[in-house]
Amino acid sequence: MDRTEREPLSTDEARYPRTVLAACCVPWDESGEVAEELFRASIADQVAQDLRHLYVFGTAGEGYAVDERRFDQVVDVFADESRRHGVDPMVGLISPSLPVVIGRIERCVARGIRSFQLSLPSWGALNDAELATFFAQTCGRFPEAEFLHYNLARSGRMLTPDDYATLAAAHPNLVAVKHTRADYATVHGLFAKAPALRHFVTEATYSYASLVGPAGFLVSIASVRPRLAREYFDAGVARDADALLAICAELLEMSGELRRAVGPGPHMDGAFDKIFAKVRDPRFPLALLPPYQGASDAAFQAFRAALRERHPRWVEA
Ligand SMILES: N[C@@H](CC=O)C(=O)O
Repeated sequence: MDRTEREPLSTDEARYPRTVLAACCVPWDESGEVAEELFRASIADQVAQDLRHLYVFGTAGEGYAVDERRFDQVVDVFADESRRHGVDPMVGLISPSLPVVIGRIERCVARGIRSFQLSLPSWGALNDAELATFFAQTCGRFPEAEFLHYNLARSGRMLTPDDYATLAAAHPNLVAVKHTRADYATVHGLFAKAPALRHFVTEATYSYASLVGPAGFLVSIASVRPRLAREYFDAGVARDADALLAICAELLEMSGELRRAVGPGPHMDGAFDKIFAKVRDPRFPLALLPPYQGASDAAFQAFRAALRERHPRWVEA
């Protein structure tokens, strides 16, 4: 066998497509209301760039900060614009209150939405019995819907490959997981123990994960140039290690530029993701819902200048 040929990966049994998953940020106007036309334009831009698996209300989309009125308004616009482009909208659910989560799912289901992103209630880390109740009251209660779990430290409990094996067996409509961090041992464990779930990982982990299993790509900083984000994803599907490592190195350098540009202060994902959205559309506001601090315009300018100077292929002419 030629050195560059690779053994095929074991059969892909996942319940959700292998694809690029992308967050939608919500632009707020000066009075804190959704800036509808800009929001629609940013969704349309992502779809035009072939990002067709979109979600709103992860951390970047400030799902933790919205009240019920803004939640419903944003969902209405997001669902309408997504469907105009033939895209199935996924809605994130972040709340310490299970009744709030259930109420949001009910209102979305009434609007014909069937794809959701679940985060664990974060006020106190759930124990095993509470974890089982949470999934029974979401996945179990809404069998007509499908759920991706957002696995993040902010929720107080990071789920393990063994947790996912148990949950996937109990809930056929648990279809995918979004991992914010996973070391190499965990990556292997996920593919071995929970192959029914599609495991999405971000830029730094995707190069390794896609060489050892059918990883999905959760795009973050690479969203500044979706065509190249797609190239990175495709390199993973082809298990082209040289291309993966080269693009990964660029993305890691770009993350360093971003951290230098933003500096201390803003810490919620949306502060960074809104910079990426503004690279795509200079009209995109950087503000987050209070009390959270967005990045400054100077930080955006510094990041864009660094991209233009040191990573010009990542900025569209
Ligand atoms: N920023 C993402 C998570 C990626 O790490 C989100 O929107 O939830």
